[in-house]
Amino acid sequence: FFSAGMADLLGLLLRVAEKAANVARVCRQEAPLFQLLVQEKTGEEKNKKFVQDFKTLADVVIQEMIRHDVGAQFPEIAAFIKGEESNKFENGLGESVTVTVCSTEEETATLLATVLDGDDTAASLLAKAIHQDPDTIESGTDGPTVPLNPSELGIWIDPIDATSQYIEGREEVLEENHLSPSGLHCALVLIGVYVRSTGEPVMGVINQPFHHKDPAGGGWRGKHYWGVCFGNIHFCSEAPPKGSPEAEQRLSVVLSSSEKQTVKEALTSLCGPDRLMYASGAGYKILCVIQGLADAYVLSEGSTFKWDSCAPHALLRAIGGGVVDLSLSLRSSCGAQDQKMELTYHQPNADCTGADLWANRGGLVAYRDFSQLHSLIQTLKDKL
Ligand SMILES: O=P(O)(O)O[C@H]1[C@H](O)[C@@H](O)[C@H](OP(=O)(O)O)[C@@H](OP(=O)(O)O)[C@H]1O
Ligand SMILES: [Mg+2]
Ligand SMILES: [Mg+2]
Repeated sequence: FFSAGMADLLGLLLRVAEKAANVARVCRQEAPLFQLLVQEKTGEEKNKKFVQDFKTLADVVIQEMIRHDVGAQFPEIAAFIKGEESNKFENGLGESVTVTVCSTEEETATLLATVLDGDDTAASLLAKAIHQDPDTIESGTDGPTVPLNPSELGIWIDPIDATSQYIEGREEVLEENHLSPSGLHCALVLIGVYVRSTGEPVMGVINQPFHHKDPAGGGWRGKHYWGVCFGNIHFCSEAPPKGSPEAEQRLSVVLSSSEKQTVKEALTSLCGPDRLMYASGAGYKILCVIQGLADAYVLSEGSTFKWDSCAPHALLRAIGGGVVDLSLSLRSSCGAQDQKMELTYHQPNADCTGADLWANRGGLVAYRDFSQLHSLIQTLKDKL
C-alpha cells in the first residue's frame, strides 16, 4: 500500500469528504434552514467575476470541519490547510460569529445556534452531521510506497464548488457517458494535497454529493473519486477512457458559458461547433475531462483559484494528463512541453490581495492527452 502516513491521509480525506457531502445534503434538505444560510460575499473575498457570489453557512461549516478533522489526525499539516472560505459568518442579526468545530456535538450545536439566530433544531441537525462518523470508504488499492511524509504537504479545500448550482438546486437525471451542463450534480467537495516545497499536486479527493437519487426513495446519494500521483506512482479511482485519441478526429472541449467569444471561435475552427460544450463549476469541468466526457477544459481568464483546481488536477495527473497555465503556454516557444507550464499550489500571486492571491491568473487548460494539449495550444497561438 502507500506509505502508512499517505494511506491514512487518503482514507481520512475520503471519509471527511463524505461527511462534507452529508452536511451539504442536510443543508439542502431543510428548506427553512437553507433560506437562512444564504449570505452574499463582500469586499476582497468576493470572486469579482460574479454579480452574485454566495457564501453559505454550509461552505463555512464544511471547510472548518475538514480543517478540524485533518488537523486533529495530522497536526503536522494543520497550519497548511487552506481553503476558499474564511471562518467568519454574520447572522441575520448582524452579529459576526467565528464558526469552529468544537470537541462535542452539543458544544458545536450551541455555537451554531448563535449563527442561526437561535434556531436550535437547525443547529442540532447540522452539529449531528458534523460529528457523525461516516462509513469507512475503501480506496481499494494496493501499490508501492509513496515516498512522502505528511509533514511535507499542504491542502486546498473547496468545501462546495459550483455554489450557484448548489443553491439553485435543479435536479437532473444523469445519463451514463453524457455531460450534463448544469444542476446539483455540478456541486463538488474538493480536497487537494500538494507538496509544499514544489507546489506539485499529489493527491486529490472529489465527492459529488448529489450524484443520483436513491431508487428506494431514500434521498440523494453521492459518488467519490480519488487519485494519487508522485514520480512514477499513479493511482486513480477512474480508469483512463478507452480508445486512442486518434480514434476521434476532432477534440471535444468544455468551456465556461462566460468564455470569451474569440476563444470560442478559435476552438470552433479546431473542434467544430458540435464538439464545444458548456458546463457549470470549475471542478465539474475538470471532472468531465477526467471521465472522458470532454477531452479538455480551456479557460482564458483568471477566474478559478487554487482550491478549485488542486484536487481534480491530482486525479488528471494520476491518469497521465494535467492542468497547465494557459497564458504561460501561449507565451512559451517550445509548445507546452515543459513541466513548468503545470499549475502549482504553493506560492501566492505577487501584487494581489484577498482571493486574487490564489487565483490561477493565467487561465488554464485541463487535458488527458499531451498531444491533444499541444494541438489546442498551437491553435490558440495561431488564432488568438
Ligand atoms: O462555486 P465556487 O467554489 O465559488 O467556484 C467557482 C469557480 O471559481 C468559477 O471559476 C466557476 O465559474 P465558471 O463555471 O464560469 O468557470 C464557478 O462555476 P459556476 O459559476 O459555473 O457554478 C465555480 O466553480
Ligand atoms: Mg470553487
Ligand atoms: Mg466553493
